Amino acid sequence: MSQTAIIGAGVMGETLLSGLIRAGRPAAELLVGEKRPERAAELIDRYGVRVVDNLEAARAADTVALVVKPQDMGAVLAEIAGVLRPGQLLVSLAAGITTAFIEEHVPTGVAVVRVMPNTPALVDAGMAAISPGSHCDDEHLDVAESLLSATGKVLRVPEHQMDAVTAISGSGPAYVFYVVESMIEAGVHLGLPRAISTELVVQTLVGSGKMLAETGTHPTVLREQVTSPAGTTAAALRELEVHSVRAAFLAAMEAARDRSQELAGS
Ligand SMILES: NC(=O)C1=CN([C@@H]2O[C@H](COP(=O)(O)OP(=O)(O)OC[C@H]3O[C@@H](n4cnc5c(N)ncnc54)[C@H](O)[C@@H]3O)[C@@H](O)[C@H]2O)C=CC1
Ligand SMILES: O=C(O)[C@@H]1CCC=N1
Repeated sequence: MSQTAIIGAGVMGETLLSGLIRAGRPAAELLVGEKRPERAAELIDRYGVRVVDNLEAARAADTVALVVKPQDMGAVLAEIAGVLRPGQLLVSLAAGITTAFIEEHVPTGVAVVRVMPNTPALVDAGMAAISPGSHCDDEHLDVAESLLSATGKVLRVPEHQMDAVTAISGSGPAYVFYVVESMIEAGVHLGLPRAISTELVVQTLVGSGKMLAETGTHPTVLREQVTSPAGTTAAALRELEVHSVRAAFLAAMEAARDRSQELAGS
């Protein structure tokens, strides 16, 4: 029986865990390391998984997913390094943390894959990017890919692109939810009941996302199809340009990329 351990079962750890269970992975093949007892109890209750200490999880599993905050990664690696063995696979989902950092803290020959997932994995619509470390063969990369493909799409990218990926798809759902919140509030300002405004915005987002994914048409073309000459959309888009929304997105994502780079040193 091939065991997978998840160390750190907060938002993203639970997303990975629940995805594997939905995909048919027996709970008996999964181990969780989680330091908050009340959170551990919740996961045992919800998924019937075994929650054990990090050392036992790291010792027993062939694949260990590290899903703690970047700032906690050094401590977790120091704790488990002594029981890790060459050939074992560590899959890190932490923003900013490089494969080189992890490799420095574990025995030589332990394979490391860096992953940047996102929360839509909770509804099997995730977008994850993966990059191999230096002791990682194709088989390790396939194992990491199969962990993530249980809950959505997976792309393989060179590690130097990971901070940009983090800024775009890792943090991306938050920007989309922010836009949704802003549009709902605008609808309320325009006099719509909140429930109506919410339904209008959410379905508009779902429909637009579906058009992008299913037609493969460039977003510029899709936007132009909505924009009648001297019409309502043109009036709205002019305001977005006046308020530099495009420049704001660029600055925001540069800030996220820079923060990911800073976290590498945590
Ligand atoms: N939340 C998100 O949308 C995304 C998060 N990530 C990455 O996933 C990682 C986790 O993020 P979240 O789940 O949002 O954080 P979180 O704070 O919800 O979860 C972290 C969990 O790790 C546990 N933990 C901390 N130290 C531990 C230790 N020594 N042993 C065992 N458990 C320990 C905490 O109790 C907590 O439950 C981060 O590195 C983050 O960069 C990556 C992509 C998206
Ligand atoms: O905000 C963060 O640092 C994490 C990484 C990507 C999404 N959430």
